[in-house]
Amino acid sequence: MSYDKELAAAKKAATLAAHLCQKVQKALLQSDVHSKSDKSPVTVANYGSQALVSLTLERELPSQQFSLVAEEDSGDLREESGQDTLRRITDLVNDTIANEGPHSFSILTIDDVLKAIDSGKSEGGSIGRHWVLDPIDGTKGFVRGDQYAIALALLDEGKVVLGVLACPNLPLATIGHNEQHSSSNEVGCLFFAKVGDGTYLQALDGSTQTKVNVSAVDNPEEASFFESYEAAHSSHDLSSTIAEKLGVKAPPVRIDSQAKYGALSRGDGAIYLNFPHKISVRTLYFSLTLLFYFDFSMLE
Ligand SMILES: Nc1ncnc2c1ncn2[C@@H]1O[C@H](COP(=O)(O)OS(=O)(=O)O)[C@@H](OP(=O)(O)O)[C@H]1O
Ligand SMILES: [Mg+2]
Repeated sequence: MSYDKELAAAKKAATLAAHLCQKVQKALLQSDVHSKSDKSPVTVANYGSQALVSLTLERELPSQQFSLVAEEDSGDLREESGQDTLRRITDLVNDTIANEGPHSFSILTIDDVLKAIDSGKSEGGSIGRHWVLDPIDGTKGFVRGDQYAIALALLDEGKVVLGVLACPNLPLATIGHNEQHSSSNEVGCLFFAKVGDGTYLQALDGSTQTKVNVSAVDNPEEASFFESYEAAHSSHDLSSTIAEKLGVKAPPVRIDSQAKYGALSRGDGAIYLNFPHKISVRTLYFSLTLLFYFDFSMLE
């Protein structure tokens, strides 16, 4: 099974969702202090991102049975109090599609958008194919104007067969302490991986793809290490103690969201330290996800 069509559809879907999120984040950062404390932009971007991914996948893969496991459902938007937000989301989805050139959809109604969001209600499972989406990972980074990601994967018979990670604010040039300053300050990365095929990076604006590899550094003294930006998500004290014991000399590179995994998959850093304050099923699951990312970058 090649999954080429599925990968192309996933890249298109994540790119459109990233463009929608960029618009919302730009408006949020230009707004005044009062509006910055308002949580609705991230809500709008989450729903809008999910709607666009769902619509794009269904449209690009019409002959396939569609199952999407995603974070949001339209319950709150169907309430009286959700009507304004729903209109904002519908406008944003339509604007984003209209800007993407000649192959655009016809104008979507509020009902089309609600239906697209609710397509994400699948339960998934180990039989058949299921798309899995986090429409915005790293909401804290998104609100702060920093890193966030749109994370989309396809499972086939219970196995992850492809993954796409859009990181709208991640520099195209490498980040990390050992890097020289780059002349390019362009941001917006699209990482993608298909089982058996390694991991690739391309600019969100669609430039040529390059194959990426994890860092070859094996001496901790020369390694750069990554950790969460938020100390509440991972203990900075513990990672600093461990980094010191390992002999790591560079200070930590702190960034939000799974954008870290993109940066690590292209070798920007050699180590990722993550020490949640409480171990839960969720954190255990994250560690398994991490194994998946690195397996992909190491597969030929
Ligand atoms: N599926 C999966 N795999 C691996 N890692 C994942 C996954 N989903 C969420 N995360 C990471 O969990 C951290 C907390 O995410 P949250 O969504 O709860 O928080 S927040 O919205 O960013 O505030 C946040 O990481 P940090 O930013 O490093 O704290 C997310 O990137
Ligand atoms: Mg999310």
